[in-house]
Amino acid sequence: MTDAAISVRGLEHFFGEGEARKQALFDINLEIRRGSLTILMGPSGSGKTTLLTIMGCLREVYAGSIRLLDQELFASDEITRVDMRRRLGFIFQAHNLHDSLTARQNVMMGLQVHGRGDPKRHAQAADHLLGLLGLGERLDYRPANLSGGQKQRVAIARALVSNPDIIFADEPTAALDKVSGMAAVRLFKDLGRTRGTTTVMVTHDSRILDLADRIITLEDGRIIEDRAVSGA
Ligand SMILES: Nc1ncnc2c1ncn2[C@@H]1O[C@H](COP(=O)(O)OP(=O)(O)OP(=O)(O)O)[C@@H](O)[C@H]1O
Repeated sequence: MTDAAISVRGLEHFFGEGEARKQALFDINLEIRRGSLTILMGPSGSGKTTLLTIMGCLREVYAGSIRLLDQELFASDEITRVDMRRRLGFIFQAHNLHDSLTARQNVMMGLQVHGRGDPKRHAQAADHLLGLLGLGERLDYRPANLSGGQKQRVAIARALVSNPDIIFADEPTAALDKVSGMAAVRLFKDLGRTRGTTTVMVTHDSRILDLADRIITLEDGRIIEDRAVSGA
């Protein structure tokens, strides 16, 4: 195994066809170390979400190479991508919680899609993570009775409960107050240190930049800055 969780070489991406064809990413090259926390920044339309979703196996790689956990995604088949997605955790703003399920049950869904297991242990894992995210008192609440920030924290717990190798997050802290936002990012960092979990997140949240190991800035589909953060 290499030290890179993600290795991107010469990645390009296009949307649309014919005259409407528009290039969204130009010659992206990146190596992201296992266990690190990387932030993607840049103005609206710069390509952050496109890059995140391609790296997360949610879009096809048309040109260039992406190796995720030592597996090439270019020209990969759907089975490989489905297997790979099981090793990833996704946190997006539209959190898609199930309205009829409690916070605990929603988090347990993050385990049940990965196959069978002991429901009691699933519940314990869900409760543990929800507790770490400050929702220990809300385990049996349904989404309708949770605030936007609380729902976001349930979505974070759901992404983490399966112990993913890589977490892809799009603005995970946008709906959170400062204390819960910092707690969530600290949790990503702790997982990096203790389990080697790699986190890549898109954010505009200046409160958490200091916690990153690395900040990559995109503009017009290109990386214009890539810097290590000292003292992270
Ligand atoms: N499904 C799509 N079809 C056509 N064009 C798209 C599609 N998704 C993104 N684009 C275009 O690709 C470019 C990059 O978009 P992307 O959403 O990756 O930017 P972003 O940096 O994440 O922006 P934001 O911060 O607003 O979410 C933009 O010009 C956008 O209009």
